[in-house]
Amino acid sequence: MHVSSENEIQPVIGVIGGSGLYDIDGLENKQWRRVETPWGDASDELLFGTLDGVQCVFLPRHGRGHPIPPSRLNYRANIDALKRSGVTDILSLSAVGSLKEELPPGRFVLVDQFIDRSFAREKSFFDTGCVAHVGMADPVSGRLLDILGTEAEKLGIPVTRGGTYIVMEGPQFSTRAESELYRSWGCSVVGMTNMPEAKLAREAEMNYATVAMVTDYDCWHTEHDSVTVEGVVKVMKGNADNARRLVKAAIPVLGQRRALCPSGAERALDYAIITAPEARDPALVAKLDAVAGRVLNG
Ligand SMILES: CSC[C@H]1O[C@H](OP(=O)(O)O)[C@H](O)[C@@H]1O
Ligand SMILES: Nc1ncnc2[nH]cnc12
Repeated sequence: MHVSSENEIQPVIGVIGGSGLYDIDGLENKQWRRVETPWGDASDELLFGTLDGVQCVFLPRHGRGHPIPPSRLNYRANIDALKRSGVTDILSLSAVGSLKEELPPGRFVLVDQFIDRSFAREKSFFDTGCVAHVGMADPVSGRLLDILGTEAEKLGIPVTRGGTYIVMEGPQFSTRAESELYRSWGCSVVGMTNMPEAKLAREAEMNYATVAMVTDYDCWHTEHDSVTVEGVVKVMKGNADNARRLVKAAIPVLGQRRALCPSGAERALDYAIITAPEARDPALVAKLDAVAGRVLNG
């Protein structure tokens, strides 16, 4: 992060492209580069470039060609690689199923909450030898969400501000009973990838926001077919075009020099680490250089 004074930064925008989004439009000086991390391999090389003078880093979440399923994604390596590349703000672009009548396929939902029902994933950078507990009450940056909402509206993209994304393990889609359960909990959309991504972004002190792009009505709707990959792919193409337009419009605004985000995400580790310095494992502390170097070595 380029901190020009105690409280001002020059943002670098990271974009994580989900299903159907394996690159972004309008980048100049493009270069795909592998970024080494202490957590293993990220999903793919990262695409570095500038858009309207703003530094951007793109990562295809499942890798180019989509070889990696949600449960096998190395979420820690992905987030560490973005952090190590200087990213301050992450835009996550994700295909989701709708759990509400009023969120039809084609609609973009700027979710502001998550329920994490994933269970077969590494969920934290911290561990025995360096324990930390970050706050997740507000997992999404309100500033990112506002900018995305405004730009989507300007472009005429159907958009809903706010909503809850429930993260299932997958890779199978939900049973009808599960889909109805999530609806009874008031969830808006269902997907398989945004956790632990959002938790790890918070641990790494990066702002995070998701554009959840509805592709289907999952399997609860009596007048729509149950979700299939074929159905998702059909809707995804139009969604991907809109996502590219939105990213291109939002990045010049997101990239303006600004004060630290009032959400506190950029200082999430200030009071989160509970392990006493003398009880810390030096090997783990070394692995945390990018994620937590600001507080561990600062
Ligand atoms: C191809 S449909 C299921 C797949 O799509 C979503 O992934 P992403 O968030 O990366 O767009 C969903 O979570 C599943 O992984
Ligand atoms: N119905 C659904 N369930 C889980 N992930 C999805 N991604 C797109 N549609 C989905």
